[in-house]
Amino acid sequence: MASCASTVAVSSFGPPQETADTQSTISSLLEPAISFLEPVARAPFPAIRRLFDHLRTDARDSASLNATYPSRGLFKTAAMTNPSSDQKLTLDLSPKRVLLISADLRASLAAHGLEEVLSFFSAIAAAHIPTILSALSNLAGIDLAPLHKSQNINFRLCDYWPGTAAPESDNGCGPHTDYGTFSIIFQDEHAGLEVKAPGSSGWIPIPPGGAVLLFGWCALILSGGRIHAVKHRVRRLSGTRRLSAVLFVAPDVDVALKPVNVDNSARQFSELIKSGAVDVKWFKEVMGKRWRWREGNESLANGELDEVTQDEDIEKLVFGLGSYETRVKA
Ligand SMILES: O=C(O)CCC(=O)C(=O)O
Ligand SMILES: [Fe+2]
Repeated sequence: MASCASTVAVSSFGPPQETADTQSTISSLLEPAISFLEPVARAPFPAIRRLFDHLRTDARDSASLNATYPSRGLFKTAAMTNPSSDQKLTLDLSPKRVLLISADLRASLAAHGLEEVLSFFSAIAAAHIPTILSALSNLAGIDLAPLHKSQNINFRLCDYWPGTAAPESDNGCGPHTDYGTFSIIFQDEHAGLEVKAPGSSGWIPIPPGGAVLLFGWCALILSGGRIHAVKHRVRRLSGTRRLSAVLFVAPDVDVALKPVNVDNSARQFSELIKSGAVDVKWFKEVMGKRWRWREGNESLANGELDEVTQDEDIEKLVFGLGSYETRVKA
């Protein structure tokens, strides 16, 4: 399956009118929103497994790790007690948060795979972020590099641990579109990741293994809709443990989220977006509320409907209420 990984080059992404690729069913269905990547390093799944096993069973180290970032914690285990949230454990290791970990704790976690994981992510970030940004810049006709100067990135590990509060649930990760510019998802040998091709309604399973590159809301907005953002989810197979590692790349927090080149815009945006009043920091906060709810880490305020999905909320914000209403009625 991993052979798929090399069939589509980064440079083949782009709006439909600019691509003529018909190589495989999956890649032609998904273009231009997703592609497979030949990464410079393989994800260290044995180290990832050891790290999760350690944190799940060592209350002292997991508490100390979470104490480094008390507002949200780094190791999130809501799924152990919440049967309706995403049934996965996550470990969010953004470079900024890693710097907060004490030397003692870091040494303790090093014995359980932490350093291997961090070196992997650093190698992937150094090798792939500049090239992907430059390919995307060419496609969108804008220069994305100056909007990504501060390394606003996150290294996330996911453990679809079978022993969560709802062991039979297939809801590993609910449908959503990532907020940032792009995400690279590394999967172990277990299937589960599914994506929606732009304009089609069914879910398409992604073969396990390899690395998948997909784009988020910020890429869509900055490119004026020329880069598609991809909705995805993870289905869980009862009794099967699946591991994944994700590199999230977003623009700098103070970047105004509006089409950089208005004349080149392929879509209509809400007045709020066009005015440039929304920056990356605010957008992430608004969107984060719902994704933390989906992941079981935050509750919604009274009156906020839990049937409204994360993407519906954001679609209203990005495209405006009118376009949202038209689409749901259709
Ligand atoms: O585990 C995966 O394959 C994807 C996880 C994901 O989409 C996310 O955490 O945003
Ligand atoms: Fe995602």
